[in-house]
Amino acid sequence: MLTFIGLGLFDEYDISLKGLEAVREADLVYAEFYTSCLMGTKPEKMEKLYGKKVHLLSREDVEQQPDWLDEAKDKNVAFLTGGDTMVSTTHVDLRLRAEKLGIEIRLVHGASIASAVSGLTGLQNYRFGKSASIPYPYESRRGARIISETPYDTIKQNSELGLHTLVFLDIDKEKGYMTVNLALGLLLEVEAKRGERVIDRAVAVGIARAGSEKPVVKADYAENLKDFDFGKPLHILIVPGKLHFLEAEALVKLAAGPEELMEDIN
Ligand SMILES: C[S@@+](CC[C@H](N)C(=O)[O-])C[C@H]1O[C@@H](n2cnc3c(N)ncnc32)[C@H](O)[C@@H]1O
Repeated sequence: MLTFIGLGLFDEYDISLKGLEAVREADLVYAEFYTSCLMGTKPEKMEKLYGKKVHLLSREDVEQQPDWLDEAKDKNVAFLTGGDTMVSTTHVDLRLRAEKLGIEIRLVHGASIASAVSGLTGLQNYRFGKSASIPYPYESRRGARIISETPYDTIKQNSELGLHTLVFLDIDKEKGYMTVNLALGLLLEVEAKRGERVIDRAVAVGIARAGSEKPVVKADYAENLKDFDFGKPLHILIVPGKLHFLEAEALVKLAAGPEELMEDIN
């Protein structure tokens, strides 16, 4: 049996009771923290709460050589990830591989950043379009700095349809956790290069440390927001599309957004 367990958003106590029971019953516990991670805890604290050793898996262990899956043929194996295991990950691939090996599967859902953003900002989940992910820039063979333009295009398409965009930020082994500030800087760089004006006129919303006692939620014009101090990671960015009047009010009152948002609606 292989049990996928979502750990929730911030610390070891965000796991559900069902998840905790499942991890305590497991013979082997594996975890990956490259798709998301819980910044308010450490693997040792999780191990203490679970009473189990947690074996950390790399991206390669999960996506290329998941040999450890074989152990689930005759053992009870738990696989842990931050948030929900199946939201903005490719872990359905693991599930399909396991099914092919005849392994019984169980899912224990976890609180996800995808739903937390609606709770924290008041932006309604059914008014979001396709999500985007911003990767760190990389160097071409000739030494040029390359910035992916795909997230910009996604935001532009959503905004033309009046839809909000949820923008996940890169987690890189060497470069660390991308901030809202860097993400906005990269989007504005793409925009300036293309001579377009989707982001610089828009109000954007940044969130830091969702799930903690004091998450930071701030809305402002992108040009201003890119210099706002969000503090420690994890961060996420939202570029709202057309606002419902309740959403505008929520951004002003819950995210200290510019008052003009409400005037624009009225
Ligand atoms: C690729 S997504 C994976 C989402 C995860 N499976 C879930 O359901 O929450 C991870 C990205 O979401 C954002 N994120 C995740 N947890 C967060 C949190 N607690 N606070 C702010 N942003 C978060 C960060 O941008 C992070 O790089």
